[in-house]
Order: sequence, then C-alpha cells, then structure tokens
Amino acid sequence: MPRIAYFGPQGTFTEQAARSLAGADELVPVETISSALTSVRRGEADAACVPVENSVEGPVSATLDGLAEESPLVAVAEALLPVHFTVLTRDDVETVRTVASHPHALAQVRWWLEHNLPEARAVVSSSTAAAAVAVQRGEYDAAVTAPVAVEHYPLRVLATEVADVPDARTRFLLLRPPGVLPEPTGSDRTSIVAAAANRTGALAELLAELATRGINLTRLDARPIKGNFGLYRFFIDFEGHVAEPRIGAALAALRRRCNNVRFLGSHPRADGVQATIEPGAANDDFGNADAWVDAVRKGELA
Ligand SMILES: O=C(O)C(=O)C[C@]1(C(=O)O)C=C[C@@H](O)C=C1
Repeated sequence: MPRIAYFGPQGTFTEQAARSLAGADELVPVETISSALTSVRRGEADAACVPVENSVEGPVSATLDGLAEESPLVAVAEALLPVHFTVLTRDDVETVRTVASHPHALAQVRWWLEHNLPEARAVVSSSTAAAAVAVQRGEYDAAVTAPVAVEHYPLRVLATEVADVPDARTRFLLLRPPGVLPEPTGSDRTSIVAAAANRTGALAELLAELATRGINLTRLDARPIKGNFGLYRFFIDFEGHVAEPRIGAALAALRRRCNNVRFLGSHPRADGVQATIEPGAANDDFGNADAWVDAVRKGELA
C-alpha cells in the first residue's frame, strides 16, 4: 500500500490535509517538514504532505527551502483547509503561564492570547500537535492546536474556534518524485523556483515573461540563498498547467534567462478557480501561431 509521510505527530492540520488527499494510502506521521521530504527522497514513503502557505502568516519557509534544495520533488495535488484553533490544557492547571504551538499558529492567535491569557508566555513547538504532547507531559500549561487534536490527546478544552482572522486558511501540498503529471483541468496551478541573475531588472524581466503570455500569478515569495548574503530565490506560483502552450513557452523563456529554474509541479487547484485566459493567450492562439511560423519557414505562407 502506498505510504504518505505527513508533518505530524497525529492531530496536526497537516494530518487532516493528508487524509483529504490520501484515499486509501497509509499515513505515516513524521516530526518535521524536512523529514517528510527526506523520507520521499530516500524511497521510504511514496509521497509527502506538508503545509506551504497560510493566508495570515504567509509562506512556510521549511517547505520552500526543502523544495529548492536536494533532489527535486513535484506537487501533484493540494488541499486548502480553514484554520481555527482549539486551546487545550491539563485538568491540574489553574493558571496558564505558558502556551505552546507552531509559530504559524501562535501568529494567528496573537490578539486572542493577549486578551484571554495575558499572563501566558508563548513558546514555540515543532507543530500544533507536538505542543499538545508537551502539555500532556507537563512541559507547558496550554497548547494551541487543530480541532482534531482533542481526539488524540486527552486534555481539557479551554476554548474552541479561536482565530484572530475569521477566514484564515492554510494550503498543503502532496509531493512526489518527478513522474507522470496530473492531467490539466482548466483550474490548475504551476509552481517554480528560480534564481534570477544579480543585475538591474532581472526579476522584472523574469516576471515579464509570464505577464506577456497572459499568465496570472497566485504567489511570489523570496527566500535567501543560504551562504550568499543578499542573493534570493523566487518561488512563483501561477495559473495554468505545463501542458498548456502559454505555460510551456513561459517556462522555456525562464529556463533561458535564469541561472537556475526548478519545476515544482502543475496540479489542480483546491479552490477550483478557473485560469484567466487573456486575449491571444489561449491554447488555440499558440497552436495557430506556431502553425503559421512553420508554414512561413517552409515557404508556404507569408
Ligand atoms: O502544526 C500543524 O498542525 C500544522 O499542520 C502546521 C501549520 C502551518 O505550518 O501553518 C498548519 C496550519 C496552521 O496554519 C498552523 C500550523
């Protein structure tokens, strides 16, 4: 049975995302995002499920860095989960002095903590479920967790539906080694990471290759290239599938212009949003234009 390594332990938001993507596959919790990716690279798991971006706190840097380095992995599916939290404590805790969670979770409940647990010091844990484990062990007084954590850890519920931003969401990826790509659906996302040359206008030129082909961006993040202070990689997500001519042409142009381009996948969007097709950028427009150039080269048309 195929195995999916997910960012655990049991009871994380990522487990919920993995369940929605896994079908009948076996789910295997691992402690960190980087170990989920490593287990796929080593062939110990067939796929990894990890968070990639949150609508309040932004990109998950461990995922971005993990995808830019070592052997390539590609995203074949995504899940989008609404994020609100449950705060758990132990029965013996009278005053909450420490509250633990994943940094992304703490950032999403900052206001709530200031107003409801003003005495509590926030402590970072590797995941929301790891915080629940630490509370069980008596290391901290409370944990900010995913609602499902209460099914795994017998703790007292202090609050539910906790979220400073009511409509917060996190997007998760299912990653595999390069192989057969998912079919295009008309509602797809393509992801790349590229290191633009260090000269005036290099990033603008890179983005222009996408803009002139009518490709709508859905995310742009910069991450430092470690060991090269001041140099950055750009993670770019955009509408469309590499099977479509406008996307293929843009990727070829980026490959020519950039020091390094890595394809991170083309897969259906979880929100079902259809790609915007600008006038002249449809598959047929590219096909007809290529056919015309072929005919010109053969001396059949002018
Ligand atoms: O710790 C978890 O439960 C996770 O799945 C990680 C994570 C994240 O990385 O953003 C996922 C969703 C929430 O936004 C908070 C934490």
